[in-house]
Amino acid sequence: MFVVTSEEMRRLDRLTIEDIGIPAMVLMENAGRAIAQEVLRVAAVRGGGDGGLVSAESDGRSQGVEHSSNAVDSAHRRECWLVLAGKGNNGGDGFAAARHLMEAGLAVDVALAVPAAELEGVAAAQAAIAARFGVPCLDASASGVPLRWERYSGIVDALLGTGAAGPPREPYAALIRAANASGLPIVAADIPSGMDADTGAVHAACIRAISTVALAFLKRGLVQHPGAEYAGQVTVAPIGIPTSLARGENVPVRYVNAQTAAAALGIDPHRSRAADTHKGTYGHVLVAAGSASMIGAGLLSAGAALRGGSGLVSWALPASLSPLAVNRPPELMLAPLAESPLPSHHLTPDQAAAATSPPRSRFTAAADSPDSRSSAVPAGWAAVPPQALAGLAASRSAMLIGPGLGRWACDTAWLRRVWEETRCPLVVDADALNMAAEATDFSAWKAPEGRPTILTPHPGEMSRLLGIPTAQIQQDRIGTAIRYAKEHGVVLVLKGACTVTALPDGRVYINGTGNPGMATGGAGDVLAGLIVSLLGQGLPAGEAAALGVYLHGAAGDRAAQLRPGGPASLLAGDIIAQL
Ligand SMILES: NC(=O)C1=CN([C@@H]2O[C@H](COP(=O)(O)OP(=O)(O)OC[C@H]3O[C@@H](n4cnc5c(N)ncnc54)[C@H](OP(=O)(O)O)[C@@H]3O)[C@@H](O)[C@H]2O)[C@@H](O)CC1
Ligand SMILES: Nc1ncnc2c1ncn2[C@@H]1O[C@H](COP(=O)(O)OP(=O)(O)O)[C@@H](O)[C@H]1O
Ligand SMILES: [K+]
Repeated sequence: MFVVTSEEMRRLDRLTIEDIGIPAMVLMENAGRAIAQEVLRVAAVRGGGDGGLVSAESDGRSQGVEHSSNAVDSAHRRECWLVLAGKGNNGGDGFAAARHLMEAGLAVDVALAVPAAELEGVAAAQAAIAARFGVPCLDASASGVPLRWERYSGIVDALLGTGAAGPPREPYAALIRAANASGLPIVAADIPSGMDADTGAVHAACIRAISTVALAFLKRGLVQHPGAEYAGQVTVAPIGIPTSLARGENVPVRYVNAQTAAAALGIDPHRSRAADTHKGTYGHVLVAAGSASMIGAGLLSAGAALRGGSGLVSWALPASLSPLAVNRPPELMLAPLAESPLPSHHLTPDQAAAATSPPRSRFTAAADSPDSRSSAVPAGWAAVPPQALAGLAASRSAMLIGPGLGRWACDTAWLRRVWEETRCPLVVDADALNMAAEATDFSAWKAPEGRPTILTPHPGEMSRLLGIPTAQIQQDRIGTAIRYAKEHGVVLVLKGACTVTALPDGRVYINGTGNPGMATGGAGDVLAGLIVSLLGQGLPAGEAAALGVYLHGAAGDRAAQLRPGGPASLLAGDIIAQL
């Protein structure tokens, strides 16, 4: 399923109208009908299943603000909806929806945010048709026009769509605030008015809908928070714009959920296996994760890699930590790495010089950790030669580095050596991302030619990588991920609700699975293990990352449903159990 920007939507609209020849009026007619259908669905759910239809004797007309309360009372024993319409084509959709609702037998009023004379083009034509149908139109263009909200059963928000720019002006803002305050269910046309269609950021006045009918395609803002939350339940209504047009125009962003995963990713999400295969068919991955105080991170990552379907999984650990791995799953192999007493000898001369400067990290391992910066005798990861790890990875189908690794002096230079010498596909997560974030010259790190690299930051780690506040990243997650992936030639998985997977070639997958129960320590370690498993099974890096994110969220959803305590009681290990 494609996800478009306002600009892309305008281009697709124009191509459909001008090149294919479907008149704008037809598109708007289809949009209006789809919005009306959603209102009928909402009314049916609220009204106990009769579609909210008024009695056959009713002419479907609302009594308008000017009518007596007695008449109003009788008309409003059943559904009566208010359509808030703006000046543009979103408003035109509203007029078309109002007419379809009246035709279906509901009572309906339109409240227009501009004087009717300001309507233009197809929106004006739809308003004229609605008027001839007898749809009452109230002038709400002057701020403070009293609308009697208590008269209505629900609201259609057709104030602003993809043509909106900046915060809603008056009287739009006042109408939005009053609509929200009314407590009535709101069905939004295309996007909730007040939401940025491209980023999902919301203005101070923004419609809080129970459902949104996205016209033709999802808009980016509908699949990013907070916009996704303001939109409520989103359905996509075909209005005549062909999907092939989006493909032809190379719309780069796709939405991945249970219905769309196979088509969006171009692979079988269930990964059915050919009969004549063996464990060698499914890769041997290396998981470099865990330390004295965070051994669980290694267990979770490696455990997820096993459940992800890898033929073999090896867990790389400093040899001195091997006893901590004694309770690992029996299927998990251990790859102990010898520790050297002279860690700086593992660095190139340049790296050793850089390493003499004090670390800038805010992240120090626990004091009891053998790889703590405060440790006098180098041990743990600090004492593992980076080239030894890279050498071990050479015969593996993919490597994950980072979860629970801890931090130590000169670790950025250590990671650089791993980064530059690891030839197999690489997933970089957690502490390894924080090490990279402290490099002053990260852009100059040279990965071996052609090696796929996947970075899996949560917004905090992304903020460190970019040196900008987390809030700024969250305001435009898709844009941020696209720019980073292109600039650094990596697959970038920006985690969180509606995780964004951006590929270096500009393609993007937005994830539709997962739940807030997954905001629990170790859930990211599970994801990283799952992704490296898929990568090691030979999937292209972008698809391995996006499929991993999708399967991880789906497992989290199943796990949350199974927990008697609900999502809040979810543990990272529960996600592995559902993979
Ligand atoms: N053929 C098609 O294209 C189809 C389009 N479709 C529908 O059209 C929608 C896009 O329509 P659109 O482009 O007319 O823009 P839309 O969002 O209705 O409003 C823009 C108007 O509002 C105004 N305005 C802007 N910012 C504002 C603000 N902050 N605060 C207040 N006012 C503001 C601005 O006016 P002005 O700035 O000139 O006053 C402008 O006139 C799309 O989402 C879909 O629903 C479907 O029917 C399918 C066919
Ligand atoms: N509200 C949410 N909705 C969907 N997924 C979420 C939500 N919160 C967290 N997750 C997912 O859970 C994982 C948490 O990862 P991360 O923050 O790295 O945890 P940790 O570092 O503790 O392992 C990510 O995959 C993230 O996308
Ligand atoms: K709207």
